[in-house]
Amino acid sequence: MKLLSLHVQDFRNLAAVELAPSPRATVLLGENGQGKTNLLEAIYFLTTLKPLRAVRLAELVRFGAADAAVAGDFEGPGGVRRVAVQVAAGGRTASLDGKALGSGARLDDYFEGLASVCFSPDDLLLVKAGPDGRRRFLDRAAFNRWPAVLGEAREYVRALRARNAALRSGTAEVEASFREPLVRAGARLLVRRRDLVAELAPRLRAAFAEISGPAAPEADLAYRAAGGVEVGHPEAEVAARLARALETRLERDREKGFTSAGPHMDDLVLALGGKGARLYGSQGQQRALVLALKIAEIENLRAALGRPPLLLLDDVSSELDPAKNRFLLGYLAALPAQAFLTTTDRRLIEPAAGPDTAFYEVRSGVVSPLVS
Ligand SMILES: Nc1ncnc2c1ncn2[C@@H]1O[C@H](COP(=O)(O)OP(=O)(O)OP(=O)(O)O)[C@@H](O)[C@H]1O
Repeated sequence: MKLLSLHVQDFRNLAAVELAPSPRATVLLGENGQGKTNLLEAIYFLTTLKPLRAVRLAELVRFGAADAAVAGDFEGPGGVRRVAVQVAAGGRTASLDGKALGSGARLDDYFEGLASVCFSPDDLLLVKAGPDGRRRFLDRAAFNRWPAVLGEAREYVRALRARNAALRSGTAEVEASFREPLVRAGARLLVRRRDLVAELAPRLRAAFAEISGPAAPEADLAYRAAGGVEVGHPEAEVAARLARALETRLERDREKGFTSAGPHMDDLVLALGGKGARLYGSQGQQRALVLALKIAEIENLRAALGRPPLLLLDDVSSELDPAKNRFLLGYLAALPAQAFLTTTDRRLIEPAAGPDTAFYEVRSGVVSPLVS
């Protein structure tokens, strides 16, 4: 799936952008605060229907504007499709070839062949920071792999909110009635994450060894479920185990008004030489692990989709040491992927540029082609 053209209107500080990306690398150059990340965010939003940074969708609408819109023409095996998304006061509306999407089935059509992986400096804290970021990584990666996860994860959050409210103010009966949907949606999400971790782990090991050399310790990835829920079983059994964990914790959860077991409490453990990288890895090793994790996700999608996902790299080169940056750019140059890279310093990403690299300048929300 190649993005042939991009149209952005009133998205963040981008009033009106028309862009014809390169089939390979498109570089967005500009000073700080000009709108480079906003443009990546527009593409990310278009391809995932999830905001990259915003907490509320309203943040995406340009100050003073009523709504924001992003549209793209994607070329795939079945021809060219136009996907579009609009944000207004009422929320988000996605459309495919001019028809608004309502039902889940149409949403599957929307995501058919679309997948994008974003890599930003914030990701470099993935190992070091709290479990929230790792769960977020897992869910976004699982959604890239299986678009149905978008709805499944939402269902889980809805069920969790309902049960937490019941724990705080409901009777035992009300709580019990909310537990079953929570267990069903929770087990589904656990199995998705477990399967994804199983796919990513060998790829992470290989990528880390390539980045760090043969003398480096072996990298590993494991899913750690809260409440001792064992996830290495068929989904129905995982559900039974989650239900038991909730039962055991019921009194405590009622006191706290909060569900203390389930995917929202779990973690992704990254290890080096059998030891937790969060506690024992050096900063350089932790960053190499994150880079390896991103490459693992890209390679996994490439194998699953038959082609690499769309890549969005937000000023990563300035945050990586020269050796890791060389590795990343070498990897990108060899990958037949469509990529967007932002930078304040053209020299940093020059090694990834080829004859078909397109350069654009971003200044005060205006995006213009640069003739190199
Ligand atoms: N809803 C909005 N409406 C208008 N402007 C916005 C909105 N949200 C953010 N901005 C503006 O966008 C600008 C930041 O853009 P962006 O994050 O894309 O910068 P950047 O070019 O990537 O810079 P850096 O190199 O520092 O990361 C800020 O000036 C901010 O005020």
